[in-house]
Amino acid sequence: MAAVYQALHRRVSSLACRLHSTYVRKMRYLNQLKEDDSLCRQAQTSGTFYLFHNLSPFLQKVGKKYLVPQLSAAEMRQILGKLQEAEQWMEKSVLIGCSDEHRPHFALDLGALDKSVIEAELQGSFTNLRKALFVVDRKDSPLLASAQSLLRWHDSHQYCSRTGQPTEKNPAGSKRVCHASGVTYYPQVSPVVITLVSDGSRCLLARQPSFPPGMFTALSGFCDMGENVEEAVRREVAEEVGLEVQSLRYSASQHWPFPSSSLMIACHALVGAQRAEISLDTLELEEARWFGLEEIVEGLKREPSSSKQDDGSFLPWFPPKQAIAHQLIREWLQQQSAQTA
Ligand SMILES: NC(=O)C1=CN([C@@H]2O[C@H](COP(=O)(O)OP(=O)(O)OC[C@H]3O[C@@H](n4cnc5c(N)ncnc54)[C@H](O)[C@@H]3O)[C@@H](O)[C@H]2O)C=CC1
Ligand SMILES: [Mg+2]
Repeated sequence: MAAVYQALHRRVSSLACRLHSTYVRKMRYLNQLKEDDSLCRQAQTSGTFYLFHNLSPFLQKVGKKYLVPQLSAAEMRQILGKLQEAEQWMEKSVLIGCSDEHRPHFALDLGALDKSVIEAELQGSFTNLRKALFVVDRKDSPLLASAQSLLRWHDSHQYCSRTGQPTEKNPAGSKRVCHASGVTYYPQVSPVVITLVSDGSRCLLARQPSFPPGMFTALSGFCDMGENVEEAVRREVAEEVGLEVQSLRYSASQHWPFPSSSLMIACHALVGAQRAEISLDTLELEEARWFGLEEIVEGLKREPSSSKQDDGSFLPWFPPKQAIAHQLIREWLQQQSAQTA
């Protein structure tokens, strides 16, 4: 009876699935791969693999373009066979997405193997992620960023923090389990607020000593435990520049792989024009100042390489379009231009 019921259930589910959009079917399939270990193991044999070496993604330069190659399981077997790597490589891979046709994509870090041999064999190079994100096609950047974050999390959660025993990852890499304590660990994401403060006619940008010379960006900070987004924005602005936020508006969010895995929550905030005097937190910031419309327009046009002046000082420039800070600055500019038009 149970077998008949299960067969019926499968039939109804598959009929319902056919009625769903490509997107819904894809999301449901990915979720199934995370929950069903044998389905995921089977999917690995028909999947494609993105390679990393000590968290640097593998890229191929073709002409002026940087491509992110995907290898089939058969190609992986061939390469790793040459390097005398045992079959365990498949178990180390993590699920990072799938095509509309349900071909799953996995990421795998080959940090234990000789980098130069793989690079020569596959004719490409393992490239630092900060560089890779800015040279690959725009559609590939989020995939590389999330793949690196997931690989990094697995690498740093090999042991249970309660028992000290090794943890085991599920085939999809969506969790790790300590069999001694029964604790399940899930990949960790840190929420970070990023706020573009305005006083109505100017916006506030700041720099930390570790930034490249001349780069200014919006204020950012990790959310404290127990805080909501509004409280985190108000606290960070108060802490870093000594101002009180009057009102704030959510703009957008972005996954950011640095320093590990953050969810950047971007907001616009308004402070009173009469109470706009900056009091800098010099422990974190080197400089913070108000920028007018013209300065923002000029700064957005400026390349880091053209920011150095003859006297050795640097003119301000802003983060590139891949960073959500860039989007906040552009939105502010649009709003300001519309107001002054
Ligand atoms: N995508 C973008 O446009 C931008 C991204 N960011 C990112 O935002 C992040 C946070 O900004 P910050 O001003 O540095 O934060 P912050 O103002 O909270 O200061 C950083 C300090 O917070 C502490 N901290 C608390 N929780 C932490 C956690 N989970 N991980 C690491 N440190 C933690 C540490 O002491 C650290 O030194 C940066 O790491 C940066 O990568 C920053 C600006 C632009
Ligand atoms: Mg900060």
